[in-house]
Amino acid sequence: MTSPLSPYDAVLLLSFGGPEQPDDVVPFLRNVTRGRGIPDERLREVGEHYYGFGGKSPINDQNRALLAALEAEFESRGIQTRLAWGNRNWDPYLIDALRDLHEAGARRVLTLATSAFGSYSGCRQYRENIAAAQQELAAEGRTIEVDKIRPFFNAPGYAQANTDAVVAAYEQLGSIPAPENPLVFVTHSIPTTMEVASGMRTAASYSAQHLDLAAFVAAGVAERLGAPVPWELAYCSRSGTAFTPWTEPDVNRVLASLHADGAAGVVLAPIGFISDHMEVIYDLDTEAKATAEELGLGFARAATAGTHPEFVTGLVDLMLERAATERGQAPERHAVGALGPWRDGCAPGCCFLRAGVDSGVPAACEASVPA
Ligand SMILES: CC1=C(CCC(=O)O)c2cc3nc(cc4[nH]c(cc5[nH]c(cc1n2)c(C)c5CCC(=O)O)c(CCC(=O)O)c4C)C(CCC(=O)O)=C3C
Ligand SMILES: [Fe+2]
Repeated sequence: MTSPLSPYDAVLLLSFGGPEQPDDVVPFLRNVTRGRGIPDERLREVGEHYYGFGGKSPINDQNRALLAALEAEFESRGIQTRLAWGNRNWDPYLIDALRDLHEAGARRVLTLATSAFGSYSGCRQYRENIAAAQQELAAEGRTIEVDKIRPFFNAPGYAQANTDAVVAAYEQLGSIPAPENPLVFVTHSIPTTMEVASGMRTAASYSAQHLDLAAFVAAGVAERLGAPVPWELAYCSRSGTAFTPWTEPDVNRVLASLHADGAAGVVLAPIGFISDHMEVIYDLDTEAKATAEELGLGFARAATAGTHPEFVTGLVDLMLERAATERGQAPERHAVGALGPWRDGCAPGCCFLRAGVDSGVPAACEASVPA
């Protein structure tokens, strides 16, 4: 019997990577900021969030948990495949994961990146990393084909996980949604140039993707709790200089203005993050929580999708959908919200760092399937 994942002979979890111990922090940040000539002194400052948590990012253990959950899901469906893990910025590195897969006989790999949304940082940059690794491996005489599942922000399982989490957070807050108890969705801020570029040759920009998911989740929460849900989208984790515009408003400013408008408590839902990354445990659970406390605002942070059962089964569904498409079948392509399922192969030139400016860096996974 052919595998339901055929033509793929392996699945790769592709992530950002993070330090495991204090000595890893500066070398990790050197990898993240490679080519920008940032002095180690400055990197140690940037690393403060990591040092504050013992020099260890939560992201690697979260990826190990996701791998275990995916493996269990494959097993329960009787799907046999190789499952590997590789990162952009830290061990285990993408190139080593691909080399090991090739060594084990894999020739066509389906990738799941740990970012649900399309943008340069969440999609194209990973595709550039894949192309670079493929090129390096080709120089070793190894040819390996790599595809990437479509951005899954509007996959039903991701929406379900986030809806469940918001409902649970309102229970924790001890209130139902109301103008005094609004819902604040949060995601990673990006430079506005990247935001504009993310909407070129795609159905919607990074922010518009979030708004679409947020509207769907808020409607689901309203139905479950029997009350309309006032909500907005805020951003966290801005970096760069004050002269470079990034998407706004910042979550701390949103908390202050909600308080000024008479809010008593808020639920923060970090829909932009699939697990409790450093941005979540520092920028939200530490900083934003302190802001809320200073304001005297009730505060509950909704869980991230993590290994929520519907999220994990939904990811496997997406893999099977893509495999079927590559076999020439026409599987159902599930998506919630108004935007519809994202295309499989990214349009050439989508999600540049800046709209219309081709950096000339090759990117993989483009238009392998027509729009
Ligand atoms: C949209 C987006 C996601 C996708 C959402 C997601 O996948 O969650 C994401 C993921 C992540 N970003 C992460 C960490 C960092 N991001 C940085 C820098 C930046 N991110 C940006 C955007 C994003 N980033 C941008 C426009 C920059 C500045 C330019 C640059 O440098 O490219 C820097 C450098 C220092 C700084 O500028 O602050 C670090 C250390 C980690 C690991 C966290 C952990 O350890 O748990 C993860 C998963
Ligand atoms: Fe980042």
